[in-house]
Amino acid sequence: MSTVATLSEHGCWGGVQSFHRHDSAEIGAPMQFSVFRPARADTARKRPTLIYLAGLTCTEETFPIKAGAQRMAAELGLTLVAPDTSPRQTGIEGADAAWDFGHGAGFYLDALRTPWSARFRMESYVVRELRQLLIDEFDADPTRLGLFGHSMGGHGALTLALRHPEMFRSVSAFAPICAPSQCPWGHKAFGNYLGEDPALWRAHDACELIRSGRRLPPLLVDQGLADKFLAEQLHPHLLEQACAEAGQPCQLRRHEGYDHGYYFIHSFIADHLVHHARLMTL
Ligand SMILES: N[C@@H](CCC(=O)N[C@@H](CS)C(=O)NCC(=O)O)C(=O)O
Repeated sequence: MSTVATLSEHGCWGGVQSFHRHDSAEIGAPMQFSVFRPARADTARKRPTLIYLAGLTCTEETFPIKAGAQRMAAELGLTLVAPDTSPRQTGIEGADAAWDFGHGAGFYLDALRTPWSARFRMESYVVRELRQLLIDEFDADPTRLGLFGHSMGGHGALTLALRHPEMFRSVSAFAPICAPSQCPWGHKAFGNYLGEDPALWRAHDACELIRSGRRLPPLLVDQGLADKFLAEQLHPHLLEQACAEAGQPCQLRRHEGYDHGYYFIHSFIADHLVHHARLMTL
């Protein structure tokens, strides 16, 4: 029996945008996620499905409300899924103390340090539980799953695809945190969730994973040049360098006049959906 509750459903570009809650075994608490399913004539085939990982302070609502992705997804026949960015209402002391750590800032890893390790297990949640749930209950095709994300979620998309290469056919990112071991957001999150062992940090750092020989499908990354987090937090030049040295195909596009927010994502979302659709149909 399905344990997934539907919180709401909305007609959208001929398909349905819906919001869901389920009791997550990995997290040990309820989690929420959103799904856009395009209309389609062929109901027999499994659907190509694209998981979007959002950034700091976001929820499962941010992407469907702000990115404007549904129209193109409907045209391409892509299902879109957006999980929340962390467990919520964990009761862990300090989890609400900052906007860049704790609730809304799960960093898509499994925490190793107490008290975070009991609930903050976003890597296992996304790659095991949510993925399987999408296959079992939302007709996702396990051979056509893609992953993309923004900022902290861009870091999540890159690192989860690098760490679980067999699971994802296509990957892209908007303004990702490219080298979390070398920026303040990453130092804070990794120090608290993982501890101080540099080897553990390297295992969740996209640049380090590429340098160690891990590979991705041909990568698309967009970065706004008016992004207030660019210089201190994001370091796309380090990703570019790691990819060039490793022979990892990577198209990094820099855009004058675009900041870190969803107007930027809205402006380039169609290119990302086409990128994924192309790789999923190869
Ligand atoms: N609260 C932060 C900003 C947090 C932020 O920019 N979050 C990004 C992801 S890293 C985001 O997508 N926010 C939601 C939005 O822009 O709608 C600040 O005051 O500077």
